[in-house]
This record gives sequence, structure tokens and C-alpha cells, in this order.
Amino acid sequence: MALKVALLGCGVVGSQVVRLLHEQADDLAARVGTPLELAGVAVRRLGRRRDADVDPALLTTDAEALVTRDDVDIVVEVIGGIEPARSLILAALNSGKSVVTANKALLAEDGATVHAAARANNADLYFEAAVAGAIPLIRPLRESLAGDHVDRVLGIVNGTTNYILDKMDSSGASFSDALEEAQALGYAEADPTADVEGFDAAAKAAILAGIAFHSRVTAADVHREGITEITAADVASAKAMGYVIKLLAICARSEDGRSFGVRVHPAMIPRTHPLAGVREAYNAVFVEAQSAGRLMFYGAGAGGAPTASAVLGDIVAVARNVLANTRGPEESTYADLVVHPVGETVTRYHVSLDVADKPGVLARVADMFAKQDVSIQTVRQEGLGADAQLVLVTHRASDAALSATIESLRELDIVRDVVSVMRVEGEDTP
Ligand SMILES: NC(=O)C1=CN([C@@H]2O[C@H](COP(=O)(O)OP(=O)(O)OC[C@H]3O[C@@H](n4cnc5c(N)ncnc54)[C@H](O)[C@@H]3O)[C@@H](O)[C@H]2O)C=CC1
Ligand SMILES: N[C@@H](CC=O)C(=O)O
Ligand code: NA
Repeated sequence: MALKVALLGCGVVGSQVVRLLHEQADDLAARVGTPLELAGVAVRRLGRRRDADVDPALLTTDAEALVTRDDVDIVVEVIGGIEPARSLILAALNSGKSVVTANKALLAEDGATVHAAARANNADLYFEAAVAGAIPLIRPLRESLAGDHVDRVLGIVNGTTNYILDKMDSSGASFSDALEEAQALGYAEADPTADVEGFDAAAKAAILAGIAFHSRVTAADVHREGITEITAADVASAKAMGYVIKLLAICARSEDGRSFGVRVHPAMIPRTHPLAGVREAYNAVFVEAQSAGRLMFYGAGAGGAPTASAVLGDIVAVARNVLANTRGPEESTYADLVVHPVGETVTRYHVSLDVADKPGVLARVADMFAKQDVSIQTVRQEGLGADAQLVLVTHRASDAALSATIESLRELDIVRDVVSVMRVEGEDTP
């Protein structure tokens, strides 16, 4: 007997899920042990032209009725956003269906509710596509590394922003042109603010940290900065110093192991760093675990077909569980560690200051750093006279000390503007 799949949403990802379910039907049936059949596809509007070749008889605008239908075994949610996705997923789980979702926004906002519903109903909740698209990352963390102790997860988890930063760096494209290209290629979220302001990466970081450190983490726990303030001048200045700017997600345990930090922000990394070679919409994530050492996961982090690949992998896993009357791993939060504030983060900084070009300026600026115990590694002057800029790179310092330094620099009459402050990552370890 076939297992029936209900699909919610038929956009960039959903239409590719439909295509793969059709094109690979025989292989999927052989791998699962029984055919997978599309029971229905919930869409917002009937009669709209769509990429997928869907039998019109399967289309419905009544998603609620579809997810609770008796003959449906697995519900795939690729609508995105919080509502109605959450209500539909809960209705599916409460009707005993297993769920596959790509929805990182929901999992990071209210994962506790959906995971609890999965547990209460003895149903599966799989979400490999939610983080880093096609790259197998959730399953390795939840299953392959279940016997290890993860200390750090660090990488590029948003394809749209990586595409924009890469185009700005390699071809001098403007921010807005590069964003339009990323949207046309199907990488961006429905509202690209989620990408460029770092919300999407922050949601993914929350999910990764929660799994890696066996603790509950929500998007609100993540320190988030986007890329909208990054200018062509920042990109050029980074390039001149042998760096490239990337939007990084960093989840790291504290040294005493009692807490961890989760942050998403643009950072300069050396052009020789492995993450510097991650181009276009590709993602790459390092996982550092005590016994496994350093692992690197690389691949397509966005786009219809790559994301659908991860969704299909989850559908097969869930279908096998349904047939075997078993279920996959449930949410693990037993460690219950706390998330420490970003002020405790220790890293290096690149600071650009617009200063008056006159004797004594450097000494006064250096004094502000010294007062906060922030040690300067390099300093150089760019431009002359009214255009003079001081560019400083610090040794490792706490975020709190650096912020206090910047505040005091702003008050100096010789500092006309703090042009940019950016973290420098990846010089000690990847
Ligand atoms: N596009 C990508 O590269 C990736 C997307 N994702 C996630 O996959 C999910 C879907 O993303 P996309 O396919 O890119 O978005 P999309 O905007 O192309 O597709 C969503 C579809 O859901 C439909 N929809 C909205 N409300 C509905 C409702 N009440 N009932 C039925 N259909 C409804 C919309 O009309 C649209 O066709 C999101 O959670 C996104 O974050 C995850 C990884 C990569
Ligand atoms: N908008 C996201 C899509 C995948 O999660 C991105 O650009 O990475
Ligand atoms: Na993935």
C-alpha cells in the first residue's frame, strides 16, 4: 500500500518536491519499500501558473482539511513563516501524521511547541532543509555526532547574503543589483529583509546551537547583525588588507563549558581561509567536536532543487519510520545550558576612523584603546588631510571592551566619524 504525502505550499521549493516525487517515483518506492503518492497540494490560489506539473485535481486551498485527512501519512510544509504554517503543522502532528518542514523561522521562533506536539503524538518532525539547504547538517548533528561533544559550529548559512557579498567582492556589483539576482535565482526568502538583516541566518544558528549543545535556543537568543550597512568601501578596504567579508553564524561553548554564545554578523576573514572560497549561494559549516575534531560541510545552501533534495531525504527517512512503526530522534534539550551575552564574546576587530590629520591624533586614539585594555595589532593611515582614515586591527578583546572603546572614540573631537567596526575571525582557527 502506498504512503500518502500532503504538500503544503508549491513555490520555489514545493514545486521541486513535486517534480522529484514524480521523476524519482520508482527509486523512492524501492528505497522506502512502498510507493510514495502525492495525496494533495495546498496552495494559496488555484489556477495560478506554477513551475510544477501538478495534477489540477490534487490542488486545494483548504490546507487544514488536507493535513487532517485520514489517508494522509506524511505532511510536508514548505509555505514558510509562522502562521498558518505552525497551526497546520500542529494539526498534522495532532492527527498522528509525521511532518517534514523547511521552516527555520518557525523552528527558531517556537520550536518548543512543535517538538512537544511531535513527542506527544509519537510522530516524526524532520527539518534537514531548514538549515543550509541541501547540505546534510541536521542529521549529522542529531545522529552521527550524538556520541561526541560539540564545542563549536561556525560557518556561512545564508545563500542570499553570501551571493551578495561575493558579487560585491568579485565584480564590484552594487548591493541592490546583487540582491535582485539572488531573488531571481530563488535563493531569497519571500521577504528578503529576512536574509539581508540576518534573521534567516539567526534562525538557522538558533537551530544549530540547540542541537549542538542539547539546549533550548530561540531566535531571540541570537546576537544578530545583517549586511545592509556594508559598503563597497568596506569590501574594498577588506580586500586591500587580504580579507573578505562574509556573514558568519558562530555558536561556541564558553571555556568553562557552562554556557555558549550564538551570534550572526558580518566578519572579515583572511582570503586564505577555507570559508573565503565559498562563493555565490553556497554554504559551508565547520563543526568542531572533541573526539571527531574539525569537520567541514559544504554545498548548496539555497535554491529550489537543492532544498527539495533535503526535503526528499527527510520524506524517505520518515516514510521508513512509518513503515517500521518507529520514529527518529526527538528534540534533545537535557543539558539546559544558558546563552551568554554577546559582551562576553572575545575576538579581534577592524576599526575604521575618519580623523583629523594632525600631530598627536594617533596617540589620543591609541589611548582610548589602552584605557579599555584593548591591544592594537596593526594601524595604518589611508588618505591625507580631510580624507584621512585610520584603520586599526586589534588583538583579541571582549565585545564589551571594544564597545566601550568605540563609545569613547566617538566623544573625541579629533574623530570625525567611526566609519566601520567589524569583527575579524578565522585567523587563529577556522
Ligand atoms: N528557497 C530556498 O532556497 C529555501 C527555502 N527554505 C524554506 O522553504 C520554505 C519555502 O520557501 P520557498 O519555496 O522559497 O518560498 P515561496 O514563497 O517560493 O513558496 C511558498 C509558497 O507557499 C504558498 N502559500 C502561502 N500561504 C499558503 C497557504 N496558506 N496555503 C498554501 N500555500 C500557501 C505561497 O503562495 C508560495 O507559493 C520556507 O520556509 C523557506 O524558509 C529553506 C531552504 C532554502
Ligand atoms: N533565503 C535562504 C534560503 C535557504 O535557507 C538563503 O538565502 O540561504
Ligand atoms: Na540541510
